[in-house]
Amino acid sequence: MREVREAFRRFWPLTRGDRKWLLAIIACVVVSALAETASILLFAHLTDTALKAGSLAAFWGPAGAWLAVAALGALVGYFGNSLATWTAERFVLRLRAKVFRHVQDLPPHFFQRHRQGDLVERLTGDVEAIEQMVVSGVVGTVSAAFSAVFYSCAALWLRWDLALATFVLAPLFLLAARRFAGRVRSASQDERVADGAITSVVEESLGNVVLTQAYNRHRDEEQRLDREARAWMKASVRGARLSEMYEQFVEVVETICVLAVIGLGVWEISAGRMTLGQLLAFAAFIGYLYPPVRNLGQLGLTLTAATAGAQRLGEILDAEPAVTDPAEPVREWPVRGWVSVHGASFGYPGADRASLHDVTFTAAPGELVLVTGPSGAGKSTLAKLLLRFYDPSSGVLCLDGVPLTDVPLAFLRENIALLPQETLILHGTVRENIACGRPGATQEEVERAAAAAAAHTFVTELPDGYDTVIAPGTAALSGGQLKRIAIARAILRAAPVLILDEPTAGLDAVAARRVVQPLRHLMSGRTTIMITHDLSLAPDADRILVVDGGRLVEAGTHDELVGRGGTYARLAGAGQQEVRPAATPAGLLSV
Ligand SMILES: Nc1ncnc2c1ncn2[C@@H]1O[C@H](COP(=O)(O)OP(=O)(O)OP(=O)(O)O)[C@@H](O)[C@H]1O
Repeated sequence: MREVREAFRRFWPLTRGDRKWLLAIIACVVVSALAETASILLFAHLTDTALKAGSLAAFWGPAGAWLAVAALGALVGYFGNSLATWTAERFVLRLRAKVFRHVQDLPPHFFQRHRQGDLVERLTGDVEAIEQMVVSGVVGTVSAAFSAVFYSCAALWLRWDLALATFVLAPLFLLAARRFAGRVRSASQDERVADGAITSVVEESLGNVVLTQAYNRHRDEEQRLDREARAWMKASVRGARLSEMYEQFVEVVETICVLAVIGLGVWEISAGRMTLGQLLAFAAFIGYLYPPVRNLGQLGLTLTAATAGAQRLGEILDAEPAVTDPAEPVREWPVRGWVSVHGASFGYPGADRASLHDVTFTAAPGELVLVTGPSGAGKSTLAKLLLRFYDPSSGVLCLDGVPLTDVPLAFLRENIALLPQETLILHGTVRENIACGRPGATQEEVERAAAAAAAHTFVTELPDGYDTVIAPGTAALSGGQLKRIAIARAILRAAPVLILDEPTAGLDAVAARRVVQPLRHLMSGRTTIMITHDLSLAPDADRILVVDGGRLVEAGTHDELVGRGGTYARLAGAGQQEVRPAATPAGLLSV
């Protein structure tokens, strides 16, 4: 019960704006229940007047009234049910948007620690489960409660003594629901978790299909899916068995009640205290009364099952963004591109050791600063701090001397452009993929950026030119071509500061050579921080920072560092020996 209260406290506010519709739905429900009650009373009247007496003249009056009541009930029922669906779907829309908005602000480690498929499941299945509880649940409960009250009143009005005798059995339904609730909750929790796991396995396997085929991993992947599917099947069968058991139990209780009513009725008729019409109406009321009472019990089960989804969504909503907009942001200014880092240290949330220790450096407007070092040294972490995906645990990072924590986040990311290691492609046209660098860019600006990124020629050769639709993992363009589209996007963004994370990673020598010129174009006139293992651009760099074990171990120009004979000289030497002379662009692939 505590979980249900907690879930309501969290999700009920989302019905704001639609509460008047909820009231309208409830009004419809009340009218429908009243119409139903009136129909039964008219049926009793019809039995005792027309049926028993065999009089057609007595038939028309009650029959007309019954038809009118039924038509009114149908109209109101149609309106109420349509409105209920519309309101429920609006709730789903709002809840999903809220969770999605929240997810978009969560830090990178959140996504590394949650499987994507599971997150997808939470945003789809779990969102719907909560709707079942908050909107449909409330409407269902109110509707069942009103129906139960009306039918009880009608039954009491007809024969209060008989009615009381049959009410005694009603709590049996609620007792049964209580007994089943705990087990249903645990089954539906298992089912939701298994649902998420299946989506994750399918998504991961489809994303890794090359690895599956190249390494003959079909059987392993099938087994992985089979394991999760079996867990789901077990949970789902357990859930279905429990609700079936509940259903059947309730059926038996209901039969006992109806038989009790008929038995009592027969006795009353034989003693001349009741008419046949009264008995039939009474039995009908009892027959109509049990489903809402039973529904109330069933709703209890639905609520408990939905709390499993509520908890899973709650976990997402409770995850805090790592950074927030400053409470008192500085005014926006024309950024020149001074980047300075003073004594920055940082450890990922939950990690037992820091990934960066006391890092200090500056980059003047237009400078190229190359950050290199062994794998796992902390280079990408530094990029994450510069883009303010995280704040340092100590120290400060500044843009034009202003601490990043005082700069509005959107303004910061407008002025610091990232070219990430993996080429990120949106599902859309080539034009949209480039133009998303600066929303509202004209076709001419897009083409100019594409030309500067050496992409214009191959784009115009595509079947639909700039209107060609591409998607993540598209085969229509090569890795190098996609990279050039990403470079065009960054050029269009025209941010004064640029962070390049391994810009040539994943490209072969020829493709790498083709992106060097676009890269130089992109970097010219901008403060560039290039994270790379590839030292072929090192001689161009104004400063090279060597990071090792999270510390800045060396800083200087290429010649100075080679002369020093330390970590950098070793890295540069290894690059030259292992691959090829680094002076040519193809050397970009070294190390
Ligand atoms: N989300 C995370 N949670 C905990 N530790 C992390 C997380 N991301 C990275 N790390 C750790 O932080 C350290 C620095 O990682 P980082 O990705 O910055 O290294 P890198 O120098 O960019 O490596 P590479 O050159 O291989 O990309 C590593 O020890 C890594 O294991």
